Amino acid sequence: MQKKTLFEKVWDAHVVRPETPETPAVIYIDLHLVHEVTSPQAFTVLRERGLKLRRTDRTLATMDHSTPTLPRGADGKWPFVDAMAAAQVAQMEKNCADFGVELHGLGDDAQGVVHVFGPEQGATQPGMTVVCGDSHTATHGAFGALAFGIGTSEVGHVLASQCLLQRRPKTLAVRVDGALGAGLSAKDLILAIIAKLGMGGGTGHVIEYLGPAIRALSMEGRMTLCNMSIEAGARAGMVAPDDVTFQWLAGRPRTPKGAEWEKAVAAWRQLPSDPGARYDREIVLDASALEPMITFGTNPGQGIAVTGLVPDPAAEKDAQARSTLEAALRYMSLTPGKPIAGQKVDVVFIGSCTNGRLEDMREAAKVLKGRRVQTRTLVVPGSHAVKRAAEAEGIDRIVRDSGAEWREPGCSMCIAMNGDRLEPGQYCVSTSNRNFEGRQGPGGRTLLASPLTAAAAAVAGAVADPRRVLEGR
Ligand SMILES: CC(C)[C@H](C(=O)O)[C@@H](O)C(=O)O
Ligand code: SF4
Repeated sequence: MQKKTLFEKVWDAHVVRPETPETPAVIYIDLHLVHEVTSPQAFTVLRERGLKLRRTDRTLATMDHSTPTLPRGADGKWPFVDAMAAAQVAQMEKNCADFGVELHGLGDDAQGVVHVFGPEQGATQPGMTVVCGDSHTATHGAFGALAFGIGTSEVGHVLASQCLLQRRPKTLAVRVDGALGAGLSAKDLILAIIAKLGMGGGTGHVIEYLGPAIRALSMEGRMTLCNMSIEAGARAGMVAPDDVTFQWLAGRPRTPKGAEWEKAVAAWRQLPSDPGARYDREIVLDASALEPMITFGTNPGQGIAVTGLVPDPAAEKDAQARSTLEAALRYMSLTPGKPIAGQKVDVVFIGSCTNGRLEDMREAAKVLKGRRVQTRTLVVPGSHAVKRAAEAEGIDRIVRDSGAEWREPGCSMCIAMNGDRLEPGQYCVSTSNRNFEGRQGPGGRTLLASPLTAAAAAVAGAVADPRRVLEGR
């Protein structure tokens, strides 16, 4: 029998019509997640063409990008940043009501960043195809699902037909041996992987993460890892499901129950790649050799160890790479050859679909406990479920006692669409996934890092090695 990878098993099970040289494959979609930014035009097209939503039971919506992270006012009104944000949210409510989509919007106790929300509802399950009009849909691959970000016109296709046109991607195995050291997490690992692959290194591929360092990760860690696959240019990222996955999913609102659950788990156990299955490409890393990572530049591939030096363009032989690096350092106003540690920081943001889960809140609290922040610090849980669980552990108190802000769930300062944003020139250590120019507000400068490293920067007022901060050195 042909040996198959995890990707091939999921892909093959969902092909409605195979691709030809002229036409992409038609793929069946098991779960379509919807948010307020990329869906309005798609619903408009449905209305214009008199189309119905094909499968309301496979469509699930929330709101996250334009939602305020400050609580509802005493007058019952939400503190939207502007009329456009308010209109987007109102439109989403109308679209979901008109087309029969289950919406967990503002004020709903399940609302959250779509990639935090989907998994915690148990909507994302192993072996599924998952899409959303959002590039970080890759997150759901942590469950052994094949999860693609799609564009708005494709959102319309899926709403109307529950199918998607796709060319079959290639496969890239990223094997991580060894074990992560103390003070390191999945975020450090993925920043190191992207630094190695480069921003376009995964283009056209679906990455499967494997090896002992991946098996050792929690589901939260696996989601962080898969989330940023797109930042290496990959179509998707996947981790084969195992007992960690099944335990995390058991009992969630949308997972099967009783005998159905047993049946589902038995099927999911067949998903991991067959021994000896072939990938189009393969790279290997040693987790034991890694240090906490931070980005210094304006793309997520420009990462270095927090103990390292800002790279010198003069050392770069390739002219194109040299000018990219020069432009990044100019925007970031960083000096080549200087240690990144000690760089002054104005704002710290802990949250997003990369690092806005309970484990991330716990990591941040580890550093903030009993310390005072020296910068403006926003801690934004990824969903109401995360917020409630963190508050049950007293994390909100630790955050507030440190002088940091404990906010309502949403994308917040990851993308600065809701009013949470940097001032021009400010430096922000952020646990999000993108550091493009102006991403967190025009002129803002983003340094991507883990929750531990971000919290360490908050208490030090500068880029700092979290291991030293935790040890009090
Ligand atoms: C707004 C949305 C389309 C966008 C995405 O696709 O990822 C956003 O979530 C982001 O992180 O940049
Ligand atoms: S948290 Fe950031 S990366 Fe994630 S969906 Fe929102 S804007 Fe995109």
